Amino acid sequence: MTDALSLSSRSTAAVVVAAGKGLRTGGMVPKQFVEWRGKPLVRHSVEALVEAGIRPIMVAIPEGWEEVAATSLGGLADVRFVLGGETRQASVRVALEALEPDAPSQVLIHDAARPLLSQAVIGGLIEALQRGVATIPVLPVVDSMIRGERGAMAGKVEREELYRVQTPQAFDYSTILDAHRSWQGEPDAGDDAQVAVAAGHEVLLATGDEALRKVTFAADLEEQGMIRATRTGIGFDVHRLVEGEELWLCGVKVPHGKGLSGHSDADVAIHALVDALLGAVALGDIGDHFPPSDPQWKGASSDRFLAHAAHLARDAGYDIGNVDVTIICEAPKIGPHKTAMRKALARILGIDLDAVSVKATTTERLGLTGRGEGIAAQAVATVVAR
Ligand SMILES: Nc1ccn([C@@H]2O[C@H](COP(=O)(O)OP(=O)(O)OP(=O)(O)O)[C@@H](O)[C@H]2O)c(=O)n1
Ligand SMILES: C[C@](O)(CO)[C@H](O)COP(=O)(O)O
Repeated sequence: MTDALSLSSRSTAAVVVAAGKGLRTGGMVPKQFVEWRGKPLVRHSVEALVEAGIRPIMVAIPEGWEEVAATSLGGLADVRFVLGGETRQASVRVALEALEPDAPSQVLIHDAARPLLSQAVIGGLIEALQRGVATIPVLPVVDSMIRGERGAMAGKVEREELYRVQTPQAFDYSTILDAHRSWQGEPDAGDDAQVAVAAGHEVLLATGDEALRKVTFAADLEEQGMIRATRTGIGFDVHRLVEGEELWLCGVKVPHGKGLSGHSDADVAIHALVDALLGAVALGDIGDHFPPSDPQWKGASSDRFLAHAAHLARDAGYDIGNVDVTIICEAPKIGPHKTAMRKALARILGIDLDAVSVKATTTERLGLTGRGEGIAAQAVATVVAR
């Protein structure tokens, strides 16, 4: 639940308008039900609203798509459906009316076509709504603005007072319901802020989010059309080479006269990679999750540490993009084992082989690795927001 919502004593519901035809994206299926990043487009923002603790969520859907909508949003808490209208505004109106029997104090009205809804945006709106009856997320205009007439520039427009408007738009529930009921303008106002302003209400501006852009055209649905946030982490580790131990590197047992000593199996390369992954999602380091003081990790296979770090990264909302490991030692020769190492890491991480790189270098017989006292490894991991 967002902090702002848990601090507010007011009940908050949501309307998600998903009753459009998606004509500009083309295709047989309206864009809100198209599979995008592993789930139907509409599910992304509805899940974010559920996560924020918003209940109920009234979703306006097009006639004939009831089963698809139910499947698309299956298993989510207190999601309800209503048939939308001919225009976006009509769809909002029916959904607001459908909420009336258990009228909430406030309501967020959101386009299903804006999938990447963050908890920060929801929290900012709820917080701003404590100061008024209506608030909308906006972004500044960064290009210069002009007016055009018959294909030619007709005059400049001062961009300082212009904003790009997004959804969700947040309102006192009875205020926006009354405003819709008394609307006398065009059948489609554009958005609900216009309806509120026409009814004489002040609409406060909150901070929007570039990621919250609306999927409008076919190209917007293509993965390359969306910028996915990436994060990178770096890891480094050293273990001592000793007699009488097995040598494990990148999850592969390497024949060698000596092995690495440590509390676990001392797979120095995996340890560096675990730190890189945890670093990418800012979740501490290997010692925080698998303390050497804890007897359960004595002799443990480092596969488990890496699988757990991958799980934590995915839980934090990231896919693993690629990893790159460098093993630093004079001996043994790593080249003959590189493919097996890459395969082992790809299997543990659950990613493609071509996203895994293993390299090796020496330190020209200098330092602890050059003298064969130990093996060092460094790693970089990139994660990509889902
Ligand atoms: N009669 C309508 C029209 C639109 N919407 C919803 O309003 C949001 C914003 O509309 P838009 O991006 O214009 O969607 P479509 O109307 O589906 O697109 P198009 O104009 O290309 O057909 C979308 O989530 C859409 O599903 C709706 O619920 N009911
Ligand atoms: C509501 C909206 O997303 C705010 O920017 C926008 O007005 C919807 O416009 P559309 O014409 O329905 O695409």
